[in-house]
Formats: sequence, C-alpha cells, structure tokens
Amino acid sequence: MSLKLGVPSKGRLMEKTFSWFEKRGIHLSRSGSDREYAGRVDGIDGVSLVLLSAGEIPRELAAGRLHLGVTGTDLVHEKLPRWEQQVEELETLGFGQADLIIAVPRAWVDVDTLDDLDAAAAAFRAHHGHRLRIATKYHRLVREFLTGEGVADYALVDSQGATEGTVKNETAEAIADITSTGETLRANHLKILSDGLILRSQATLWRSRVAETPDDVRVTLKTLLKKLG
Ligand SMILES: Nc1ncnc2c1ncn2[C@@H]1O[C@H](COP(=O)(O)OP(=O)(O)OP(=O)(O)O)[C@@H](O)[C@H]1O
Ligand SMILES: O=P(O)(O)OC[C@H]1O[C@H](OP(=O)(O)OP(=O)(O)O)[C@H](O)[C@@H]1O
Repeated sequence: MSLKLGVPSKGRLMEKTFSWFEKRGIHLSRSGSDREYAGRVDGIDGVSLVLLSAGEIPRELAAGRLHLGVTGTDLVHEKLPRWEQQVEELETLGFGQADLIIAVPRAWVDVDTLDDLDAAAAAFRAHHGHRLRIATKYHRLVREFLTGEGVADYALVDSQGATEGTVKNETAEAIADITSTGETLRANHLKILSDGLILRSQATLWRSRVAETPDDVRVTLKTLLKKLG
C-alpha cells in the first residue's frame, strides 16, 4: 500500500505546496496535461500524490482516504467538527495566510464593533421585517463565533465565491470571508469590524488520525516526515 498525500489541485496553494516540498528534496508534479488531475512524486518511494480541491482535503483526511494532506486551517476547522479527533496538525507551511473576518459596508459609520452590529441587526429587523443577512461559506465558524460573542439576530446566506459582491448586489448586508491583502474588501467598500477576527489561517500539513496505516505505510511516513524536517 502507498501513503496517500493530498495536495490542492490548482492555484496558489498548489504551486506553493509544490515548492515547499521541493525545498525538502521531494519533487511533486502534475503528470499529463494541465487539465489532468494526476500527479507524481520523485525523491521518495511509496508515496502517491492525490490532487483535489483544497475544500475537499479535510473530508478525505477524516474519511481515512488520505494519510497526509495540505490545506488551510480555515477549511479544516470549518469542515470537521471536533477536528482534533480526526486530524493532527503536523506543520504550518508559512504561506496561504488569510484571516477570516466579519465586514460591513464602510458607509455604516455607527458600526465598528460586534456590539454595534448586534444593535444594527435589531434595528434592521424592526425596520425591514427580516434579519440582517451575513453572506459566507464558513457557516460553522461564523455561527460558533457569533454565538460566543452574543450576537444572535442575523441570518446566514450561503456564498461560495465573490462573497464581497453580495452587499453591492443586495443579497446580504454584511459578509464573513477570508482576507489577505484587504484589496477585495476595499474595492467593495467594506470594512472589518474591530473585533471581527474569527480565525487566522494558513496552509498546513495535516495527518489523518483514522487512515489505515499498515507497516509499509508507517515506514514511508517516518522517512517522509524526517525529510520534511
Ligand atoms: N487571498 C488569499 N490569500 C491567501 N490564501 C487564501 C486567499 N484566499 C483563500 N485562501 C486560502 O486558500 C485556501 C483555499 O481556498 P479556496 O477557497 O481557493 O479553496 P477551495 O474552496 O477548495 O477552492 P476550489 O473549490 O475552487 O478549488 C483556503 O485555506 C483559504 O484560506
Ligand atoms: O484580501 P485579498 O488579498 O483581496 O484576498 C481576499 C480574496 O481572496 C479570496 O478569494 P478568491 O480569489 O479565492 O476567489 P473566490 O471569491 O472565488 O473565493 C477570498 O475569498 C477573498 O475574496
């Protein structure tokens, strides 16, 4: 049996993950055409590369179909309830840094904190007859955070991309999304609440706690982790 290593199949996370491994003597590459999601591993025997969406890596680790996987902290915490029981964080990789935050329109001059948001939400409901809408793909993390902070009078609306645009498009009044440089927020006239940081995320190497690990895989894992330092 081979050790299955899951890596994001495209974009910045894939390229940076490939270079991170390369620096440690392990060459990961996509085999075949640009559009073919098959991979190869040179520099160590017994490891198969599985290329898949960053968002699916947590589930595959938790199902034991991957032994190791690279994906963001945000995706593991969002997708896996009690994630510590299912995966072990082996190493943070120093890229893919992004903050999950709550942001509101810059024009809301009286709303700078979660308390202000809570007050605005009550006023919004009284005025519009429905709850203030927060667009996000991070449903679990946002709910847990707002419950902990005592904010209750809102509704989450699902947004799987271009989340900052939902305010302009009038499908939400506020958003909870990842920000890195802050450019997308600025371009969409949004501001982060001063106490609206939910989670700091970065690309991380995770080990499945449930994947079947026969002796040959155990030996490969040991060799690999030694190389990765
Ligand atoms: N602007 C950014 N800068 C740095 N990291 C980011 C940025 N946006 C997202 N990320 C991180 O990259 C990882 C992958 O996010 P992304 O939303 O692209 O994955 P995904 O949902 O699997 O995408 P897809 O389904 O399109 O492959 C997440 O951990 C996220 O925190
Ligand atoms: O703070 P910034 O540097 O501007 O980066 C933040 C943006 O990056 C991510 O989007 P992505 O490019 O992955 O596209 P998406 O909207 O389809 O998720 C994230 O969802 C933000 O929209």
